[in-house]
Amino acid sequence: MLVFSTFIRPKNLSQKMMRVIFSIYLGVTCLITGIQFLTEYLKTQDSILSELKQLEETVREPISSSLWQYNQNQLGVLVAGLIKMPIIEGVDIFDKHAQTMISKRSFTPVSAPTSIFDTKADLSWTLNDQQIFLGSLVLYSSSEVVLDRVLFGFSLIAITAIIKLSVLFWLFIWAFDRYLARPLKELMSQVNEVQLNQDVSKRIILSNTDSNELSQLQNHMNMMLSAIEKDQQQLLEDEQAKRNWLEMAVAKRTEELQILNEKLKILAKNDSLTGILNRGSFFEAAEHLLLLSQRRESPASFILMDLDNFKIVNDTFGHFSGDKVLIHFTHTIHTFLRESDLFGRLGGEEFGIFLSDTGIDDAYQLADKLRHAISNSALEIDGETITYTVSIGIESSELKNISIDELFKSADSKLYGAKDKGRNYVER
Ligand SMILES: Nc1nc2c(ncn2[C@@H]2O[C@H](COP(=O)(O)OP(=O)(O)OP(=O)(O)O)[C@@H](O)[C@H]2O)c(=O)[nH]1
Repeated sequence: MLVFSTFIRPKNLSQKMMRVIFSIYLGVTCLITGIQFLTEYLKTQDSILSELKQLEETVREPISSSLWQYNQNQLGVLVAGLIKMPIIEGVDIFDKHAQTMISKRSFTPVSAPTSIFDTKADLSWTLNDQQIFLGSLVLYSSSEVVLDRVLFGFSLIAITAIIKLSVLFWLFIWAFDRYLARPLKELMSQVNEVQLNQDVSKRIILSNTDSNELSQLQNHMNMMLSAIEKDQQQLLEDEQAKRNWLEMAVAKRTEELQILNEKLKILAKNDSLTGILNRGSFFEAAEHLLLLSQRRESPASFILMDLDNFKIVNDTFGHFSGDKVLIHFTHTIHTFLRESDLFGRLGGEEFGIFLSDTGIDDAYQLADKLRHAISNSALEIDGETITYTVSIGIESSELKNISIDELFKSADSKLYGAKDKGRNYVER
């Protein structure tokens, strides 16, 4: 049933091909069988005609004799015998004037056969070597008689054709399934698998390894998959190369930005001329250190320094030389400071030092050392020797809960005191 429904409604190409080929074969078989049947029919009709002729030959003599002798009984018996013969469907006897003398049929008008054929023979009597024409005898036979004869032969032809057709039908199905439908199904399912998994590294492998169009198709598809895989690989490599380049570019730019950032931070925190902390960052850090010292209950000291008569230095040697003096001053001071000491430029020629864990005495000692070092130093600029001095004011937090601003203000007033005392002086 499944085979027949497949035949009527084919689902795939192989089933369609099977239907076309089978239909052609069925048509050709029917045509050949039809021709065979027609030939057989005509042959049988000829043979019946010749049998009728032989019969005519046989019965002509007794019928002629009966006619000559006007022996109606014998004539009737002869006609009755003839009509009973299987190949005879009718007998007509005409007199010499073509008038019907006897007309017998083995069928009724209702059951008349489709086609009737006949043989005709003259009836005569020989008297004194003279032929005397008595009438004619017509014997009829029909298509039904022929069909009765050919039926057996035709049945054989039909049965043979049906057997051949059935065997070939199943052979077609088997062959198409084995050589086309199954490999195509296998091919389709493997292509589907590749498509579903998006895996072009897979290859199509058919279980039937015969070299044919399907194996060529398999090879072509595998070549196509290899090309796609190569392209994909190339794309991935290109993508990876681009990503690497991008990452490197981003990393380089990030590094540049970090360096720039660091520079900006330094610029924001440090004085551009001397490189030491500027006023803002100095006070920020100093405030923090002061709080830490107070938490530890440890003293901290603020040393405020202002170069003496710096205006004169500028006016005498020029602003550029004044800058050199400021740089020289910071370098000289630096040599006396510890890593933990804060040093910053608070204004034009005003500088501050914040000393953690340092009481007023130690701060004073250091400040005086600084004053002394500056007053004893000299710098050469364009063949000119420049000497300068610094006045210093000191204030210490000791154990008082003092703020950085108060500490600075106090140191500042001490500085004014030092200036008042003639400069190049440390006031505590
Ligand atoms: N070369 C140079 N000079 C500066 C800079 N900042 C401030 N000055 C100068 O420092 C001088 C400070 O002068 P004043 O405030 O009168 O103080 P002074 O001359 O040092 O006198 P006293 O402080 O009273 O001893 C001014 O002439 C400013 O122009 C700087 O960065 N470079």
